[in-house]
Amino acid sequence: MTAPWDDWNHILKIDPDKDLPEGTTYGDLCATGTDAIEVGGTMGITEQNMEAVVEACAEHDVPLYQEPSSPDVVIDNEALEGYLVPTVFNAGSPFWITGAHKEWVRIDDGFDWDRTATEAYIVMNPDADVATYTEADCDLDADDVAAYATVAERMFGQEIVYVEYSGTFGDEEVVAAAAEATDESTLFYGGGIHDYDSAYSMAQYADVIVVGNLAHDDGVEAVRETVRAASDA
Ligand SMILES: CC(C)=CCC/C(C)=C/CC/C(C)=C/CC/C(C)=C/COP(=O)(O)OP(=O)(O)O
Ligand SMILES: O=P(O)(O)OC[C@@H](O)CO
Ligand SMILES: [Mg+2]
Repeated sequence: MTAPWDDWNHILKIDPDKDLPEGTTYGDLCATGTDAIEVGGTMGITEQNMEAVVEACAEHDVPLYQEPSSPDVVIDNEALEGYLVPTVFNAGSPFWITGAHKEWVRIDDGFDWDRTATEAYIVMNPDADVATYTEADCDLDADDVAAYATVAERMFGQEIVYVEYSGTFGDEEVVAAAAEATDESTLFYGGGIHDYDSAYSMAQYADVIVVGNLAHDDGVEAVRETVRAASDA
């Protein structure tokens, strides 16, 4: 069975809690050539700011996914292709591995399973909000990350393994080890991609690179360069 992300090289992640640079519109970001847009972030996420970004991207021709950080911000919007739901394999509390998911399933009776997939996160930057929030154990070497990736793929059947360095550029050796360890799963890498070269180097290992802060800090042209690097790699 094939999934849409099998064909992706690049995701643009838009944080609904962050502004865009002066003169940049959501439409401009949708037209960067990225393969998909994920709307999500850790802090300051509400149904309202989620809806606003999804509406602003809705009329543009790029697949849109919500990446909810908790069950209470999941929105039901026809413009969404689907939901990419994180589960944090190295979280300090089971709440972020299966607990929040259990709550979501308990309170929501209208599940659209065909549009819902999980992302098996391995959170690696201890200074990122997501690491604090999930009390992640980021003290992992390349072998640990490779082993988590194997567990995600082989034991938990995860379609997506996500090496997450949100806010900082990661260790290439770690990402290479995760790539080596995954066979069936699609490997996402995100964190600190800020230009052509940083995008190109991680795209050598990861199937899909995820670009976040750059859109909010530098805007469209910078994002375009990373799209170009992802397809060149
Ligand atoms: C069950 C449902 C619907 C939700 C639970 C989902 C889980 C487990 C969330 C925990 C992980 C999380 C908060 C993921 C959100 C996406 C993410 C990793 C954003 C990273 O961005 P930041 O950590 O905000 O980056 P900066 O610190 O660089 O802003
Ligand atoms: O914001 P950056 O550092 O690009 O990280 C991208 C993404 O992996 C965040 O979840
Ligand atoms: Mg964020």
